[in-house]
Amino acid sequence: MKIVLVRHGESKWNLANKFTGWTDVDLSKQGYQEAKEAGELLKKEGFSFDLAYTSYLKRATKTLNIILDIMDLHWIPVNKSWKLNERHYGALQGLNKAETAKKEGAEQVHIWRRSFDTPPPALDQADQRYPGNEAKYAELSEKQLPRAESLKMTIERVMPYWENEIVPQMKKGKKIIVAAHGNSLRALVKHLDGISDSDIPSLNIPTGKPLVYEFDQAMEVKAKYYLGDQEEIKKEMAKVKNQAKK
Ligand SMILES: O=C(O)[C@@H](CO)OP(=O)(O)O
Repeated sequence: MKIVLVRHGESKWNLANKFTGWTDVDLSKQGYQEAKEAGELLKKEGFSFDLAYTSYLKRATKTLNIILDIMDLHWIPVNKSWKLNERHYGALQGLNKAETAKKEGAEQVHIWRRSFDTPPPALDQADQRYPGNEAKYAELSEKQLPRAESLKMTIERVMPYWENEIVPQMKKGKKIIVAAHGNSLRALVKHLDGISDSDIPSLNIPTGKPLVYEFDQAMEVKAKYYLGDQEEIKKEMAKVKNQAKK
């Protein structure tokens, strides 16, 4: 059994170096290009899919659509869920990462970005950025609507979705692609790779690079690899890591 995970292509706020979270920003020009290249690579490597999963955020849904378009797979069912959304970045959403590091200190920003269980400062419910103001989250109860999420809190919504929705389809033999986000995928990769809470801060996922996992029947990971130029992937991971240092 195989699955492909892909983080969306570069977004306009990745480019502007802003904390994004649930803000529904579009892909940048380069982001569209990265999505196209991901589709071409998957096609060249002989991948095919019969089911896709993505979030409610357009940088992920558009990345998926571009990939499916290039692979001539627009017909396959696509399941969207808010549970695959990016980690909610609370009151940091919209702030520049490097400016925030200057103001609050690099260590504090690193904790907010990469610690396992420290959430960023929470949004006020009266804040216009509160997700309860958006039609796309009307199905969520007040308890489910985040005002800020740590990675731990993100794991608490991503992993049940993985176990209850995605894994059963894999076991039925479906060939699946998941287009999601830096931190919702970090939640999943933490689980799949068995990364400890103390080691998770060093994991960074590059934009638009297909990540393949192969499993045996017991859902044990047998192999894991990024498709594409391995040196470039390392550089892209370092770029994500160093965003607050710009
Ligand atoms: O801003 C965000 O929502 C995420 C992903 O772009 O950023 P970070 O890598 O800092 O967690």
